[in-house]
Amino acid sequence: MARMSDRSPESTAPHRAGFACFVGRPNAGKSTLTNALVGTKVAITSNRPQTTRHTVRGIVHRPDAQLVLVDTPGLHKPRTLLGERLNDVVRTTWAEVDVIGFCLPADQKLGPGDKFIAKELAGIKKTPKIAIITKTDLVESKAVGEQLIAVHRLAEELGFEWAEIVPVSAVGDSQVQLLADLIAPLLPESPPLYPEGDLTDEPEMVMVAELIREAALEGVRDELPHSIAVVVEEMIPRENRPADRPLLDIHANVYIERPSQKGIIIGPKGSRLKEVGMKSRKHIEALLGTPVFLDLHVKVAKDWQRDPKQLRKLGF
Ligand SMILES: Nc1nc2c(ncn2[C@@H]2O[C@H](COP(=O)(O)OP(=O)(O)OP(=O)(O)O)[C@@H](O)[C@H]2O)c(=O)[nH]1
Repeated sequence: MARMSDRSPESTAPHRAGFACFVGRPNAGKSTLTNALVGTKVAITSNRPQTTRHTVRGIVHRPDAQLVLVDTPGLHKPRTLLGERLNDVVRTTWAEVDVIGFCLPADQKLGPGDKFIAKELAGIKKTPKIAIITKTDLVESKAVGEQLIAVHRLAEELGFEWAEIVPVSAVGDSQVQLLADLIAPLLPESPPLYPEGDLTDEPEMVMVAELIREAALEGVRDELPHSIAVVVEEMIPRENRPADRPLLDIHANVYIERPSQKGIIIGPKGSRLKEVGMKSRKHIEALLGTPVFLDLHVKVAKDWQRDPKQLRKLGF
């Protein structure tokens, strides 16, 4: 009733702002959904699991709300120190956000991985949880319906309720906007947390490193699944350039775990590394909006995934 006397819901509704994160098993479509919501490429996607190593935030600016998306790596059975650290990052993130979106691909039956995550979610009582059925473009609507029921039951069995269940397709741009509409009212009343125009608060160097890593993994994922780390050592504007022709020098190291992997990355006569450089340079230039000179070096950091000192150095 109160609403009836309002001049318009838009003008009187309080502004809301807060954090949301998408969780789900590897390859569930979290990064792609983040990109679709934010409208620009900020998180790194791949068709291989566990590419999202760093917490990347995309920011959705709306007149009524500001939604800060925290993209976390998938929770998985830890086999290495890196795996354990990643799981800790995920849990800490979950406890801090205002809304959790649980991504479940429409084209796959619920499995032990989903149940494992759902059980963890059940333990986080206060935070509203939205179930997001992703990749709906891959299946018929009947299968989406069946997945909706299965997902509803999953929460029921674990003694909690979803704040919403929403089917989306990030690739087909279906219901992505609706998802933002459903998340917005769940955020606390607050002025915007970030200035308009900000898409991410991830340091540029980290994003540049991710773009290089993505290019370096292209085509060799089977041989080097999780063995590549990239560190940007420096980014400095080239001196004595005319004002209308700036150039940014970027020096980065590509770390691998064993000397035997060097050849795979570098390729015959350095051809592959050259290609990695060219590809990632294009993306970096698009991201930073300036011409770039990219200097890549391949280094061996022995067993970096298992060594706490190396992990710290590589930013984990
Ligand atoms: N057809 C279709 N494919 C999708 C959709 N969303 C994501 N994908 C594909 O699914 C794969 C995994 O998507 P990501 O967004 O990288 O998944 P993720 O959950 O972030 O994966 P991790 O980083 O491994 O945790 C990629 O090949 C995407 O192109 C969608 O809506 N429709």
